Amino acid sequence: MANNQRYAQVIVDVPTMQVNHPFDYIIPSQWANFVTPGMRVQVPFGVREVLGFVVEVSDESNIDRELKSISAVLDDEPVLTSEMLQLGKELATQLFTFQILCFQTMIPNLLKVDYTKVFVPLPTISWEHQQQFFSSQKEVSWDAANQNQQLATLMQLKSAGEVAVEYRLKDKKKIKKAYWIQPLLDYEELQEVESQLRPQATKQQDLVAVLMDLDGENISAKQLKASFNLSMQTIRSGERKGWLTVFEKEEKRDPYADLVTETVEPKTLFPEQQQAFNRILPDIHTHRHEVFLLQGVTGSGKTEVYLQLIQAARDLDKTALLLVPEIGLTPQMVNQLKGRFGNDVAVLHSQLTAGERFDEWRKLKHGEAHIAVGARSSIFAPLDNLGIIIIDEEHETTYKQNNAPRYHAREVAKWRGNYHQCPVVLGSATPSLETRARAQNGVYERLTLTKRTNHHELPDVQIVDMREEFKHKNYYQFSRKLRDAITETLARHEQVALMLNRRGYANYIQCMDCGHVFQCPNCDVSLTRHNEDKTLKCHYCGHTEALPQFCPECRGHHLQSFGTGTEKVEQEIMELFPEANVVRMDNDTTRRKGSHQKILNKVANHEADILLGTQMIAKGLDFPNITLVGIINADTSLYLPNFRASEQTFQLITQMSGRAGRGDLPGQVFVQTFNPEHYALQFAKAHDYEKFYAYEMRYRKLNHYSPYVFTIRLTVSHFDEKTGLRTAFKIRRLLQEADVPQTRILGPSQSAIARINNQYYFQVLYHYRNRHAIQPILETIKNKAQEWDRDHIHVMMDVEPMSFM
Ligand SMILES: Nc1ncnc2c1ncn2[C@@H]1O[C@H](COP(=O)(O)OP(=O)(O)OP(=O)(O)O)[C@@H](O)[C@H]1O
Ligand SMILES: [Zn+2]
Ligand SMILES: [Zn+2]
Repeated sequence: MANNQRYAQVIVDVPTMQVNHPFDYIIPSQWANFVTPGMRVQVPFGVREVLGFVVEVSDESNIDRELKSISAVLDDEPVLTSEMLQLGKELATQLFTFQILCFQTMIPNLLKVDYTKVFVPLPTISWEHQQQFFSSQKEVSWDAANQNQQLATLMQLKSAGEVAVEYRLKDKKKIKKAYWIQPLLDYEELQEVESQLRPQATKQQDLVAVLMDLDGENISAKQLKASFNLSMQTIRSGERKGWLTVFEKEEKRDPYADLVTETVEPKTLFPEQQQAFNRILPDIHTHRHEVFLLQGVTGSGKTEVYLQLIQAARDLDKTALLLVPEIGLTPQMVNQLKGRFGNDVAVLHSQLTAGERFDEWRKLKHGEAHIAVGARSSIFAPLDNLGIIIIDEEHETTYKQNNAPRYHAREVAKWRGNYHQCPVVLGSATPSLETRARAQNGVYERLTLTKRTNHHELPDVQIVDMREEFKHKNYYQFSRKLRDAITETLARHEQVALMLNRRGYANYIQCMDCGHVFQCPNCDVSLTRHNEDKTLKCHYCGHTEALPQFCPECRGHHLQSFGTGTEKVEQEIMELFPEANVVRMDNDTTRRKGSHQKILNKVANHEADILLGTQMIAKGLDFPNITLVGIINADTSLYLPNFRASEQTFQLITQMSGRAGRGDLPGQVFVQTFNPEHYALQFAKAHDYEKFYAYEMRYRKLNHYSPYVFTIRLTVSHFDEKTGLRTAFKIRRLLQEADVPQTRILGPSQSAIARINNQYYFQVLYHYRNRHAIQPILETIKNKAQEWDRDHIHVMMDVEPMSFM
């Protein structure tokens, strides 16, 4: 008889020993026909049980060692498609990382497993110890042992061979179930029941009446409660009497169930919009993969073009994916999408609960929704048959993930676009230099929208020199010009948006007697003052301490806080414009779900005259009555240790300016700065992206920065400064010895923040032109890094880094 043994190739999750090649496992016969690539399984690995992803299934194994078997199957259907398996493999190579990390990133959090450690008794255990630690339990979790102060003793028993430590994995997946009711009696029978009920049994009478109305249809318990105020208790009593049965049904949480959206009809496109649309449309029809840069000034109606392209894809029964930079932007976009496409849209964003996110994901996976909208990680949305991928505000740095796998959503979008043979649209008023340069070279096709849909000019931008204000002893955050403009705008019953640029900004506390600055004990940064809970916090490691009463160095009491928070600006607004209603939008006021929407609703309904916020208000917001925009501090982001500082500042100012004058009324903008001559500000004032681009490209070329060269940042961290530095030098030597043509090595240098959480950071920058040529040496370093990892020396490799902190 033929051997019908089946094998699975599994990528395993072993944190201390990551590898990119799969391990073979036997598929136990009861699952032989069931296990398919893309499923999660639990497999033994050394002493542990670990999570793994099946990447292949076959009838034979080339391994001659004795194989172990899969111990559990965690899914009833694959969670990763073959597209995602392929993409994960590719990403791991491109980013010098591990497939397992890529796979984990692609799936919703609920599908990530927890590992726990447990103590189990061995047959050799003494009776006393069995009683003392386990009594009748089969095992004791590590955490419980720790809490009960039993850890040390149990570890001794482990050395003595009385207990063993085992690793367990816990699947968090939960499918929400709802109770439903199925009526069992027909109308006549119910009439009969009704006639026999006692008059006091009003709830039961109500229930019977509802059952009669239902005419045999099922209804959810939730609805019985909501519409007829019938409790589960009443329902259960009806069940006992044999009137109905209660059953459980899988329910998908709909986070937008309460969102009332008006239907939004498609608009007739303006000529420029139509031209762009016409250029992209044929690609959807003919399955052609091209990348378009849709470069349209703020308020030029890019969104409408997106919506109509999505419609075109849906008309062909294809799916669509729209990425937006952050949640702050999403409410208006979600409203528009929902307004046009209703429940065909699934929204994936970080403020949803893990359960809601999982359900939105499953709607896409099961074809109950065909349009996905969300932030960075939504690029992995489980959509089949993609007809179009759109990235709005493509220049935003949030599209780059800051921890492994350090992917850029734009690059993933292009990969998927190629896989599905569909167009990819990158939209922005201020494209990243990389994207704009590719359009220059003809790699992307550039489509432009040069006019605002309201046929007005872009708002008038004035630059205000804050040095002059100080000279005139104006110590407010508001220049006299901006103050006057706010007063006039409020008098006309128009609205104001004010942005405080928090990028590169710190507020810290200093002792005025001795100059002592309060610093984090673990990091080389100063602590930030938080007024709400009266604490000082470190934004890097989370260290928190109570707001000090006096200086620890000199015991002085004159502690002064420097820097400005939105709270402080808000107080000034209330002092200067007491009659105005202010709403604040920053990290503190938007922590809760739905809070963005609430704040923006206040602006939309003109319950607020002034919207004050951090850069989260700079993008996408479309409020016709906002006619004045003020940027409180334009330049804090100019001097960050990052060659993209000017680009990011230009983008921020242009985007924020773009919020003004979007309706019928003209807009004006005031940009406050200590560097009025800076070219990023001057070109933003002139609304001249193209000139900025040309100027900035010369600077990049001169200094050998992106997009002229590619960059990989290698960062070494260790608790011992010398060891860290020595390793960074080792990396430098390895790169030098490889001697790849057209490369340049910079560093090692201390990272901009030298110490975070008691780890010292050093970086080496590797500039190159040919990706293929550098692959081998970086693979070598990656493998060395695995060895170093055992000595707690961590090496991070970041391809095209966005941040150099
Ligand atoms: N064809 C059209 N006819 C009428 N109004 C339109 C049309 N297209 C867009 N609009 C309106 O123009 C306004 C600006 O459009 P939208 O917000 O899409 O601009 P945008 O290009 O995304 O700008 P930003 O880059 O600032 O986000 C919106 O209020 C939108 O409803
Ligand atoms: Zn002091
Ligand atoms: Zn810290």
